[in-house]
Amino acid sequence: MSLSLEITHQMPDFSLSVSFEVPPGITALFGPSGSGKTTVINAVSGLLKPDAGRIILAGEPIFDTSLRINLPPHKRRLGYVFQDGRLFPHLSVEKNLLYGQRFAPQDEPGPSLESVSELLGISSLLQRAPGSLSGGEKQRVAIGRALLSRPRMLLMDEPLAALDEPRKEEILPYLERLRDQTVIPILYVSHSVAEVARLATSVVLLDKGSVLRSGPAEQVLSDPTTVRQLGLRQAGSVLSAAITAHHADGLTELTVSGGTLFLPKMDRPVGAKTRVRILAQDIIVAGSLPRDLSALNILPAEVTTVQPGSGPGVVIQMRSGSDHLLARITRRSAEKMRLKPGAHVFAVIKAVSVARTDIGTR
Ligand SMILES: Nc1ncnc2c1ncn2[C@@H]1O[C@H](COP(=O)(O)OP(=O)(O)OP(=O)(O)O)[C@@H](O)[C@H]1O
Repeated sequence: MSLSLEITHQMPDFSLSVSFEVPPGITALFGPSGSGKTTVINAVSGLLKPDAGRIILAGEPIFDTSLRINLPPHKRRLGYVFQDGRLFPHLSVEKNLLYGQRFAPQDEPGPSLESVSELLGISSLLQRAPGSLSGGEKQRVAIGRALLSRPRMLLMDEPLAALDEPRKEEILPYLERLRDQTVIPILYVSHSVAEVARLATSVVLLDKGSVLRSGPAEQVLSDPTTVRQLGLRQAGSVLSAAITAHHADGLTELTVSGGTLFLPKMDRPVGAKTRVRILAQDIIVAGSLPRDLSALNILPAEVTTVQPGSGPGVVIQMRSGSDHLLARITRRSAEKMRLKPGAHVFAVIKAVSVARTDIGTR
């Protein structure tokens, strides 16, 4: 199942013209305030009728100006999760979940209340009142309610924005399970690059009503042309890794396409697939293999792009195996080292610079 969308819409001071795909998994819709994220979500949900275009969900047009199709919101079979769970306060958790099920088409297969509760870790909360739940628990129930309506797609509009950091961290593994265990596409609006790097399978980067870049998360996030939109301090790349060993000194060894990484101990079994986010500011570029260095992680790489910024810095994109890494260094160093595309270098990464929250499943 997937969604494809190609729409244009003119408002008094804003014009939207976007075209992108939402495959199964989590597609993050990312962009600065006013870039058009809500307008896109409203067009998909049917709250806004675009001037022209088409939106195809699981092969069926839910909106098409040339075919004069514009399904009303309740016929689109979408599930929503908003910032503020919007649970019914007078109903128990179980009744909130059953409310979602009431709207499910009976003739189609879908998950059971038990399987959804298990997936989201809310089985022990079923008899509780929403008022007694933490913000993270409320959001998990809201996701469960949306899933039980057997939607063809989930729309999540900044579902973590109202939560504090510990609650966000608590809910991220459940969103990863949701991503990995359901087949429906999820369109996920977020302002947080860290969240996008941890969760997204695909990223659509919006700017002033247009798609600046879209594609697999690893590619979009490690593209130096997206650095300005993502923010210099947040720029970085996401690598797929597999855990190969846990060592007695508290380090976990991982294999990435370009070599081996040692990171602080991870709570996952040997063989598990993970994704690791490495910030551009945490990578040092060396012209030759460094010796007598405290950093444990040294990956051979080839410079692919040198992108100057407006200040004293440049962003270097390097290929390491089949992955791309970004490094932020000074223009002075780049010139001194004569870094240009094709140069063979070594990317040096400090193990402790990779935060626990920057390590996810898959
Ligand atoms: N009903 C409307 N009439 C006129 N302009 C509108 C209307 N709705 C939205 N806009 C304008 O369209 C632009 C995009 O708004 P939108 O809410 O889609 O952005 P956004 O990316 O979701 O922003 P945020 O992150 O702040 O929620 C803004 O300039 C907004 O003022």
